[in-house]
Amino acid sequence: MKVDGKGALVTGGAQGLGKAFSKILLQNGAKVFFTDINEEVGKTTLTEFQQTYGQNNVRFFKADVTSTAQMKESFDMAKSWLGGLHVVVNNAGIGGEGDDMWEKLIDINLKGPIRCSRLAVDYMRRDKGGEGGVIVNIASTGGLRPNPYGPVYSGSKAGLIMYSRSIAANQEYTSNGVRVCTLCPSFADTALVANISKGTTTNTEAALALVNQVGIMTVEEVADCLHELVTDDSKNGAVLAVSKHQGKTYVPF
Ligand SMILES: NC(=O)C1=CN([C@@H]2O[C@H](COP(=O)(O)OP(=O)(O)OC[C@H]3O[C@@H](n4cnc5c(N)ncnc54)[C@H](O)[C@@H]3O)[C@@H](O)[C@H]2O)C=CC1
Ligand SMILES: CCCCC/C=C\C=C\C(=O)C/C=C\C/C=C\CCCC(=O)O
Repeated sequence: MKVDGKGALVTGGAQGLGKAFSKILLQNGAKVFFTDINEEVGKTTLTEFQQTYGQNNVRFFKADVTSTAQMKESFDMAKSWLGGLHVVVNNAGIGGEGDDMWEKLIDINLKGPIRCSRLAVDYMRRDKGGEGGVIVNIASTGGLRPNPYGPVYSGSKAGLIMYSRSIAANQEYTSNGVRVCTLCPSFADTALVANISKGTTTNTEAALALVNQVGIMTVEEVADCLHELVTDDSKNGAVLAVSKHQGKTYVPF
């Protein structure tokens, strides 16, 4: 799918990878509706994007991916403002393994994209008035390899990979023009990785050593992979892993 003239919704688009995903879609001519729970940063990013890509090509709405009501409102607004919904990027996610965080992490990282994928299918499938489209779920290489320093994080991403592959195999969806892909980045230069030094894993020193060993990508390198999955219509059910040390690999099954 060429993204020029298409409508895209990106969750967690205020900063980090979500901002880079929104940016690459805008650069290629899409209209972007991004959501985030962080209103302050979301508004700053909106202003920056409007100055570069035009006042009427981008919109921000404060919404929490753990709320069905807020996300339904987001999808309603996005579809009507964009004039059609063709790309959904389920990006919002967090780290945090402590007693106070692990259940919230599952709510955001696993239940959030499942909630939004279900909405996306409903809004995009042709038999329900949509025009077809692509969902890209943002998982992680942590969902493909064991990770002793973030077991709940990795579990959430492994669950997301298999959920995404499973809905990609649903013929009712494919026959109505909806494809689903999963992007699995390794470490990229965002607040999520910076926060490891603040104790978001089970072992700060060991986690930082792993980051050092694997290397850190720029957000632009990861955004190029997102663009590839969105634009290549032959890819349904694809799981694309990318890291600084190993480059880009489509996971074979
Ligand atoms: N940075 C990295 O090394 C990697 C990140 N990822 C994934 O990429 C995604 C984006 O992460 P980063 O950009 O690195 O992190 P980040 O912390 O820079 O950005 C995450 C964004 O999600 C938003 N967010 C958090 N909870 C939310 C909620 N309940 N509802 C709506 N928005 C919410 C935050 O406000 C923030 O703007 C996450 O799913 C993460 O797991 C995957 C692999 C590598
Ligand atoms: C070390 C746990 C960190 C948890 C949260 C912070 C950052 C998240 C980054 C990622 O999602 C991706 C990076 C790696 C996950 C951990 C291990 C996987 C193996 C490393 C690799 O070869 O990519």
